[in-house]
Amino acid sequence: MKMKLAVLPGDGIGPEVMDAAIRVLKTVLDNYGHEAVFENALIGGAAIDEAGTPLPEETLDICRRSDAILLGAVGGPKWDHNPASLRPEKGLLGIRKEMGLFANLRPVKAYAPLLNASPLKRERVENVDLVIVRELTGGLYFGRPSERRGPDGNEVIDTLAYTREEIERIIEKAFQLAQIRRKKLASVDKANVLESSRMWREIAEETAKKYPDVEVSHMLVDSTSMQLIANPGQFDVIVTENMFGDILSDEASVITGSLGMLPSASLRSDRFGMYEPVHGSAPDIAGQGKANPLGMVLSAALMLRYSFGLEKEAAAIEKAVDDVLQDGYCTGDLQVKNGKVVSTHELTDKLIEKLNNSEARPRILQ
Ligand SMILES: NC(=O)c1ccc[n+]([C@@H]2O[C@H](COP(=O)([O-])OP(=O)(O)OC[C@H]3O[C@@H](n4cnc5c(N)ncnc54)[C@H](O)[C@@H]3O)[C@@H](O)[C@H]2O)c1
Ligand SMILES: CC(C)[C@H](C(=O)O)[C@@H](O)C(=O)O
Ligand SMILES: [Mg+2]
Repeated sequence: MKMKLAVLPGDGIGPEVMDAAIRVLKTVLDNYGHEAVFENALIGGAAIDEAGTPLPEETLDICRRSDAILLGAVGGPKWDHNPASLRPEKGLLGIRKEMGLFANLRPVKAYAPLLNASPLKRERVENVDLVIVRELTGGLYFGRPSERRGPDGNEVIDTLAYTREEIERIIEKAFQLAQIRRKKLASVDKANVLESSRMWREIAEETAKKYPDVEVSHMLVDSTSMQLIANPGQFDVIVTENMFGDILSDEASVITGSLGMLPSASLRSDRFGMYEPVHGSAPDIAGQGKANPLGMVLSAALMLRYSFGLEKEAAAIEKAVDDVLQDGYCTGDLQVKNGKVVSTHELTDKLIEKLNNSEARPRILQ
């Protein structure tokens, strides 16, 4: 298979984890006889510095003529005091919206070798395998007006707006995912307070009639945040609006032992997608070779699965991650008992070794 990929490393640890993902991807594509053309593009702070805008038109052009996008992370203290239109995050929100990527899948899986790396009790996190389906192009992030106002700028407004269609399509997506998983869906809202959540719940109830085999629960976001820590094993698929999903996914990362472990896929109704880790640019460790590349590497695996239907290749990457963790290798963010802490580059070398060992390689190449 031939693929054209847009590569947007971004800021902070973005380029470090992207380098790891590309090395891993090249190895697996090579092993299975696929060809990829990688085209780099600017986004976030790096784009502000070089092109004067967080999302240059050229970046959008490159993305539009690609089959999928890989994105590292954006942001950092250097740009934190910029005006709203010149913030790195604006580039990320812009590309999600421009490309129509409304469905953000954030899988959260407990890896056996990392069970003791979570601050939660082992028996709570064991066997956790859930997916947060986050609405990505609506809600508070995009509602207008969103501004400071009043004569002295001492009043402020953000708007949480959704249309019926926007809610319907994300809830459909979540039901479809639940149907091919363990058939349990938690629709998370704040229907006791917000009108938007009441419509969300109404649509979730209507859609449920089309999926009688899926067990649906409606949960309030505050108690969900508690349940996610107290009893994460109860969840299969969680669907929720943009900001709730942002917050719940960082919280859920604690189950895995580190925010650096979580991948994500941002999808629409065709096969196009953007693949990025859940974490940010981690300015506190940027440039030190300490970044955990696994969230980014696992995002590349999701790309192979969702945008290209390459299940074996995606599974090969996921197995390499499992195997390397099983051997005790990790980066310093993971508090693994007796863990062998290595650098981003060294951990990537270990992944590549696993992918190239005779067992993992496709039979045809042995
Ligand atoms: N998708 C994105 O591009 C994205 C996501 C979240 C935050 N951000 C941006 O990143 C900047 C920093 O935000 P923050 O500090 O709140 O969140 P962050 O996710 O960058 O970091 C939070 C903590 O987790 C650690 N961490 C995160 N990813 C890691 C990894 N791969 N390996 C090891 N440790 C990791 C960091 O060192 C830090 O201590 C901000 O500008 C924010 O807007 C970007
Ligand atoms: C950087 C920020 C705009 C972004 C978000 O809030 O969506 C991030 O936190 C994420 O989770 O991808
Ligand atoms: Mg976030």
